Amino acid sequence: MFDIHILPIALTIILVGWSSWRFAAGQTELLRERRIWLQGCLCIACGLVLEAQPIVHWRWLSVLSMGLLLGGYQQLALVLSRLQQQRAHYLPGVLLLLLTGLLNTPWLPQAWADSWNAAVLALVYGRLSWLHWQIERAIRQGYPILTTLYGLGTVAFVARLALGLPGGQDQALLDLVEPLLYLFASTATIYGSFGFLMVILRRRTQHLVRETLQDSLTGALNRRGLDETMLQLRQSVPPFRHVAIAMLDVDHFKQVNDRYGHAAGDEVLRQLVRFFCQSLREQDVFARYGGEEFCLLLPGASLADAQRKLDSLREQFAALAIPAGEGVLHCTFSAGLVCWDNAEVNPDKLLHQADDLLYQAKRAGRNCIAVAAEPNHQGY
Ligand SMILES: Nc1nc2c(ncn2[C@@H]2O[C@H](COP(=O)(O)OP(=O)(O)OP(=O)(O)O)[C@@H](O)[C@H]2O)c(=O)[nH]1
Repeated sequence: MFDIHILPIALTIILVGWSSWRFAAGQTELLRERRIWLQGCLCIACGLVLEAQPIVHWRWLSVLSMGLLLGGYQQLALVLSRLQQQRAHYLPGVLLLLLTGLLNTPWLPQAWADSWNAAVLALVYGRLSWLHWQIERAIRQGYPILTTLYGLGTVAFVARLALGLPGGQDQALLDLVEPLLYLFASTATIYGSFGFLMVILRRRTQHLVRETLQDSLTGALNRRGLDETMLQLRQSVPPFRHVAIAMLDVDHFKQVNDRYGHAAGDEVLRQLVRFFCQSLREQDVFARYGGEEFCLLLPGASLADAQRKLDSLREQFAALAIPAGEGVLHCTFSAGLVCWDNAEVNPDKLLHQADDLLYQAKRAGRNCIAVAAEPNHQGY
């Protein structure tokens, strides 16, 4: 009897492969991957249908269906490893395909073919589970669903292999494992065919987020990104006891533009951002507030800590040689520093206060930091 349930599974896999192929059309760097993914999905779908067909009970057809299934899964694994910039090794895959073809031929016992097929599918599922674990970890997905599904599939194939081995043939257990194997394998295969689509959507979202929240010249957060970060900081659990906030401005920046040209001015801004990003902790935030003005957030830092840190950065930046045309130039910055240590205070008020202090620093001769008289208790 032909297992009719295989048809919607095969059709879904083909449709998902085709949708992924269409979705990736705009991403020129993924053109090869999208073709391989579609081929993989088509191979798996055809392999599944051939495996379930009742018309010809011909062992050579099993060779073909196992070859298609294995080839398809290997193509998906190839795309997943390429997406992680891993080197692809073709030889083990080709060897596995040849051995599978050989062991499924009518000249060898069916039991050998069954055991080998279970072993090789356990291996392929294990590899897919591992690759998905790396991807799901890299994109910080909440729960690693695909890793789990392919992992369960691996366990089911290993159980099938153990039960098929001489001495392990227990029909009652086999009857229990077979439906589980069908469940995990088909769910993992259907859901796994979405893997590439998810990566494409993720990339698009990241691109859009970058466009919306990042400054295109320096790569720092822009004003909107800063606002969102401020909001997240206010809502962080547990709340930070202090957050130091500094407004920074490059000194005599107009002169830099006038003397060395606008391109050199741009380079100064890029170097300033690179310098801060390299010197700060992971939780610190450096954002371009507008023009040559920047905002620094140091979560957890008291006013005294932040002043020490910022003073040291100010000295180091003043010593930094920035390329300008044939030579180099040196720049300095001034800053106004406040501390938010009360969750009720309005952030705009603090930024204004830091801005006022920045202009005090400018009036005081530049290349210095003006610090709020005492920790801010007006609430943030
Ligand atoms: N190259 C470059 N220049 C910019 C950019 N944004 C703003 N500027 C320039 O930054 C300069 C800011 O000049 P001012 O506001 O007079 O400040 P300043 O010369 O730095 O003087 P002080 O801040 O008082 O030390 C202006 O000439 C702007 O054109 C940018 O993205 N790239």
